[in-house]
Amino acid sequence: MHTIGRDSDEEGPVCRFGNYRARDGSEGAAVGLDVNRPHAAVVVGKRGSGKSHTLGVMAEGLARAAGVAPVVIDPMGVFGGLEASPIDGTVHDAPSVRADALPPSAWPDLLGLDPTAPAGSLVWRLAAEEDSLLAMRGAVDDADAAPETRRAAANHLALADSWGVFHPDGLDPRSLCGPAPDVLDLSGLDETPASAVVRVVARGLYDARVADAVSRIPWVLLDEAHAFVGGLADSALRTLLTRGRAPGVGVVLATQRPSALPEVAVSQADLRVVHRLTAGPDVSAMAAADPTYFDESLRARLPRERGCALVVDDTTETVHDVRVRPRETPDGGATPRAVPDRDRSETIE
Ligand SMILES: Nc1ncnc2c1ncn2[C@@H]1O[C@H](COP(=O)(O)OP(=O)(O)OP(=O)(O)O)[C@@H](O)[C@H]1O
Repeated sequence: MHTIGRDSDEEGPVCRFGNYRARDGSEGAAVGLDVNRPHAAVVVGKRGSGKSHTLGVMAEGLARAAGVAPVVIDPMGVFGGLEASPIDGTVHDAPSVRADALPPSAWPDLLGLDPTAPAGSLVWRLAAEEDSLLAMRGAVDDADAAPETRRAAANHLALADSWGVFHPDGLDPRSLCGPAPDVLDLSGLDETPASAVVRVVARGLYDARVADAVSRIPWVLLDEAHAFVGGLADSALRTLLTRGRAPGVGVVLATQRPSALPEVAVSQADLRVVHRLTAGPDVSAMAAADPTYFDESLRARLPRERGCALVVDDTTETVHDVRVRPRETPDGGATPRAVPDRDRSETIE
């Protein structure tokens, strides 16, 4: 099997990924992805091109590799199949995190408050002084602030409580570092509370590696990544992309809108898995990262078929045409169809 992402003389765990695809569509040798070292990867493609499937294949491959800990962040609730044998992952249906895992400075932003205005600065102060949302809510009435400021802060903290994502027994990111995938199902959450969970988990895994508190290399696999950039989770995701490889955290961001990702996501990714893309700005976002070793334009080589991808590997400065393998576990992203699979063209326009 050829392994993408490392030099041919390197060894170590490999994620089984698919097969080479010749220009005439015929299938070639098996292809794997290097997971011996942490990588930063993006998986892009238009709707239905196979991104979630590819993310699931990577989670399965990581589950079978030694020394890594896959953490799948699942905003659409489509990765529940990873619980099935032989992968035996754990799905966290309503994940919560500790309130004090978010830095106090993030609280005004979380609640849509101006940190320099009275209510925002009161919330910031309460977050710095207390260790739970319950304690923050309890302390607000006695706070040294004008009644209307206390009222505004209390209302916003009540809103945060209603999301149900802050709990003193919330997930400790270090507990997500086992060999089988942990799937955080965020499908029941709005964007803001979901972003809070992503931030705490992404940052917590990074900090755990910096502190040498976990031995496995965590890999954060994030679907619908465009929903999490520019918001509360942005700084934690940037940290993983730009600095995660040094302490040892892998990251894979999947999105149908690469043009909505920060430039750093595409430029920092050392593996770019490009499924079918048609929208001009999205093709341009990927083409802008076209490396000099790419002998023809990415536009000309974009795959047309579902489940096929170009894999651009900066480590070895190579580009690969791959058909991603079938999933081992049920594919929850499979869209219901009126026309059965066998009657449906696999080409996506
Ligand atoms: N490599 C593959 N082998 C077999 N089936 C695949 C493959 N890739 C994708 N599929 C199937 O194609 C359909 C669409 O795939 P998927 O849901 O992964 O697309 P997507 O790009 O994530 O779409 P969306 O943007 O809507 O989330 C699913 O039914 C999936 O099972």
